[in-house]
Amino acid sequence: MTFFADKSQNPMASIFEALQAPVRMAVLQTAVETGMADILTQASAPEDIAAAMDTEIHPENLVHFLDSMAGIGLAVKQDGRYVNSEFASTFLRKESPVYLGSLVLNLSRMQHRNIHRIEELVRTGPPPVKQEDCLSKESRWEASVRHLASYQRAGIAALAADIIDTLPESRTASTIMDIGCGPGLMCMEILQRHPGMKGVLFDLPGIIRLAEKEVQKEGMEKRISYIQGDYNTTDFGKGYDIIWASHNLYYVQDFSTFFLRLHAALNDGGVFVSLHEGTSAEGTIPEHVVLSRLSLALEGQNYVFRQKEIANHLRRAGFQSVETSPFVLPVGEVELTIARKEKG
Ligand SMILES: C[S@@+](CC[C@H](N)C(=O)[O-])C[C@H]1O[C@@H](n2cnc3c(N)ncnc32)[C@H](O)[C@@H]1O
Repeated sequence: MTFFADKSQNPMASIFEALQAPVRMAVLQTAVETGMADILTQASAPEDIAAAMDTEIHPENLVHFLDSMAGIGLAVKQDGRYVNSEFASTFLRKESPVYLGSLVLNLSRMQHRNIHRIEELVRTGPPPVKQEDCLSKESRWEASVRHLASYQRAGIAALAADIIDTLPESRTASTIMDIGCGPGLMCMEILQRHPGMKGVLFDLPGIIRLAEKEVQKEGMEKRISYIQGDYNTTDFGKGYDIIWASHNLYYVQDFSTFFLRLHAALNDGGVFVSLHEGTSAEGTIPEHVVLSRLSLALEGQNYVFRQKEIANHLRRAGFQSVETSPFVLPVGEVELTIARKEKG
């Protein structure tokens, strides 16, 4: 059910929710920017919080802000003192292994940078895009991917491993490649659950350098090797039982060649698994995709897959069976595509 068409609630409720959403985001963003979760590790009075912020503070406005944090569950207020909520303690303290603050700032920059000038861009068309904001550039990914490690560690890697666990092939598979792996935690979680498997991480060179550090942290150097380069031009190698690709195939230049190469890289009976959004209703559903991509789309960076688009490419590339199904991630519903290569 789309937001303003939800008949299960009073129609005006959606208007008020929409009005509050940017405020909630601004409070979250300010909490991250001020490092408030690192201050609220113990119950503190506003004067102590002001002192810890180490900048000029207006005492009453600080309380308004702290109350709003408590109001949306980022802090708990009792007897005039504030302390982190469980959520803030887990995800917003910088030393947490699942710190998501920098991911929030990074995604907000991508998803919100044009929303205050929709009308202007509807009139003028896409504005020039700064080099550092260009999604096809390696430097952009280097800036983003360092935040993805916590995101993967916070539960997405486990969901990826859950998907792999459902494949009968995972019980006998000995090699998996994670293409466009980012920091590589998904592949590592899969390997943790399958002691007999080895992994290959494939990504752009700058990203592989980051992934190598994550692999060292997990002590998985012996089970992981790397291929670095642009997947449009760099050899995939071969002999894989499973190839995993999640949220990264947007920059493929020629899908028919790409999926033929992927098919050739798999062993007979091998499986390719893709997790990407699949829009329907002429590109208007799901809502989370339309909203999160609007800002990028308005500046000409409209990278999005239609429902069954990847499946259709895979069938043309010769995969024997190709299935799609919805899969729910924290961001919303995406499309899981599982394609099998004929057994020899
Ligand atoms: C949104 S991240 C997804 C990371 C990970 N698969 C996940 O789902 O969390 C996209 C990844 O695709 C990689 N990528 C983008 N263009 C690429 C290319 N031409 N060749 C190889 N990897 C690429 C980026 O470096 C980045 O790590």
